[in-house]
Amino acid sequence: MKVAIAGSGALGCGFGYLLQKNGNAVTLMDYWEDHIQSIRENGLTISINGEVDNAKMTIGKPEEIEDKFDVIFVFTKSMGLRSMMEAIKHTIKEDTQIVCLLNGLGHAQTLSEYVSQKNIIMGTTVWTAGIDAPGVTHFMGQGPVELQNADPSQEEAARKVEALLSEAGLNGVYSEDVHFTIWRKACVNGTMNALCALLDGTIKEVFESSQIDFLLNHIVSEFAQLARTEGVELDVEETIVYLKALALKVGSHYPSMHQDLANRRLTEIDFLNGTVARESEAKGLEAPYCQMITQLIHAKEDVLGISK
Ligand SMILES: NC(=O)C1=CN([C@@H]2O[C@H](COP(=O)(O)OP(=O)(O)OC[C@H]3O[C@@H](n4cnc5c(N)ncnc54)[C@H](OP(=O)(O)O)[C@@H]3O)[C@@H](O)[C@H]2O)C=CC1
Ligand SMILES: CC(C)(CO)C(=O)C(=O)O
Repeated sequence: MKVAIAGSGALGCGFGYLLQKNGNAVTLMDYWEDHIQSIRENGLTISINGEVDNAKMTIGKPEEIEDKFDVIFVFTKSMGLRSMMEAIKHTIKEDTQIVCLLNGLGHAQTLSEYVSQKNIIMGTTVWTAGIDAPGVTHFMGQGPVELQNADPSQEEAARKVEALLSEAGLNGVYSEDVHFTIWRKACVNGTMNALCALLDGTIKEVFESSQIDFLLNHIVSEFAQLARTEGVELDVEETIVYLKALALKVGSHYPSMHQDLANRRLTEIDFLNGTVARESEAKGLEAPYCQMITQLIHAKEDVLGISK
């Protein structure tokens, strides 16, 4: 299959490498000059669960790519999704499937401004990844990648992507309710990412804090309250059990939001706790913990001198 990765940072490189290793024709697209140059000159150096490999990979800025693709995985940060969709328009065919596994809320709406619903596959992943240097990345865990077609009539397309991922070792799983899947993952990031970024700890360190139950309970309750207004039922206790089980699996990881601050880059907070604070207020609901967390993360961005 002809596959493109639109946004080839930590997660994009991991997916691209494994899909290419399994025989797919993969093109990485990105704008980061040093990263592109390093991969062109030295190949991608990647550690997958501790096993290091080096692979030649095709990479370029979207404008330089002339091919059209069967499947495009978008792996930008949330705030880069719209501009990336603009930039890759010419690489999309009538039946290209756009797969979105970004953290955060609201991405299906953004994608629907660019492609028809029948070509959108939404999902989440709990693979963990990071960039060690331009052209050098690591990728850890077992996944899964949970996904579902946005248009109910397109299950076959999503099943094909599920198989594409599983055959490459990426552990694809068809979700029967991707809205629930996305909201539950938003709870993961609304707790793990925001708290690890603010407290400067790994997931394990933060989840062992004496304050964790109080924090999880308040944050997840605010996500669940807003999710209900969109027809998604998140049981707070069950979600916390899920978060704690996940924290045991990915404990040594510094979440992507922590990595963003460490790399002096803007975070995705406005698409997570920020969305909950904003939309709750618009609906007359209270979400003081998400509001405060969003402001603290923005204050941290200011302290670090990260400009919008
Ligand atoms: N990392 C993880 O473990 C996980 C991440 N996610 C989600 O996946 C999506 C992609 O995340 P992730 O792969 O971590 O993102 P990265 O930050 O690794 O890469 C995203 C983009 O940021 C730019 N970039 C990153 N680092 C630099 C740098 N040092 N200098 C210049 N540009 C840089 C590049 O884009 P550009 O073309 O703009 O230069 C790159 O394509 C996000 O929504 C994230 O929340 C989900 C699960 C786990
Ligand atoms: C769940 C977690 C923490 C790792 O998959 C993540 O989504 C991130 O680092 O952003």
